[in-house]
Amino acid sequence: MTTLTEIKARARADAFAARAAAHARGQGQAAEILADYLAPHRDRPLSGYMAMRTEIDPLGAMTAHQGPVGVPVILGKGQPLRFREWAPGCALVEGAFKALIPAEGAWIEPEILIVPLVAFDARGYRLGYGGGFYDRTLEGLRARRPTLAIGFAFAAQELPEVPIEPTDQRLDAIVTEEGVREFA
Ligand SMILES: Nc1nc2c(c(=O)[nH]1)N(C=O)[C@@H](CNc1ccc(C(=O)N[C@@H](CCC(=O)O)C(=O)O)cc1)CN2
Ligand SMILES: Nc1ncnc2c1ncn2[C@@H]1O[C@H](COP(=O)(O)OP(=O)(O)OP(=O)(O)O)[C@@H](O)[C@H]1O
Repeated sequence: MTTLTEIKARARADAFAARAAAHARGQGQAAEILADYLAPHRDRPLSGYMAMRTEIDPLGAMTAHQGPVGVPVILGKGQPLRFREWAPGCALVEGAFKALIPAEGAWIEPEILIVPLVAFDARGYRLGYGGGFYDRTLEGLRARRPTLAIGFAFAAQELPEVPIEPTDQRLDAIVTEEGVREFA
């Protein structure tokens, strides 16, 4: 039997290879395109991320943001992410799973999230590293108030159909080096 977990693992491995190849070619104007897309939301609390492995790097858009910016912190397996306030050049330490997090700072509650991913599709579904962290987090945030999830990725990370399950939260838009697509 092939389980959904196995199907997701296979799709993840294929997408990792495509992402690594795209990363080696460079991200072009992707961070500037992202900053332009976020500009109308300049006063809202934003979540970015510290790029790891071969992820596309949103630092330019995080630096350009006028309002509060946070980055994700893992508190534990099965728990939603929290977001610690970040500023350009702030001291960083290694958090869970080797992601860098600010050494200190207040918790913020983002209304807009730049969401890292391994693969995405034309419906706005995404595949991450498999922790379910963003799905749990978006479910919680969206239950409280309107929350925008903006996927950020290389165009080469698109799959015809990402395998999905009921807990998967959809993206509102995807930004790549080729431009922006909004999902209905
Ligand atoms: N830049 C960035 N920061 C982020 C995320 C992200 O996707 N990107 N996260 C988004 O959630 C969280 C980190 N999540 C992660 C979850 C798993 C693994 C990881 O290495 N997983 C192993 C398998 C581990 C296991 O089986 O227990 C792997 O993929 O090999 C890394 C990060 C928070 N910070
Ligand atoms: N809101 C939720 N409540 C309970 N379980 C959840 C929730 N969201 C996801 N999960 C579970 O977490 C596991 C991993 O989910 P999934 O494969 O979608 O992670 P991912 O989207 O690749 O990772 P991430 O969101 O961390 O980048 C799955 O078993 C999924 O059922």
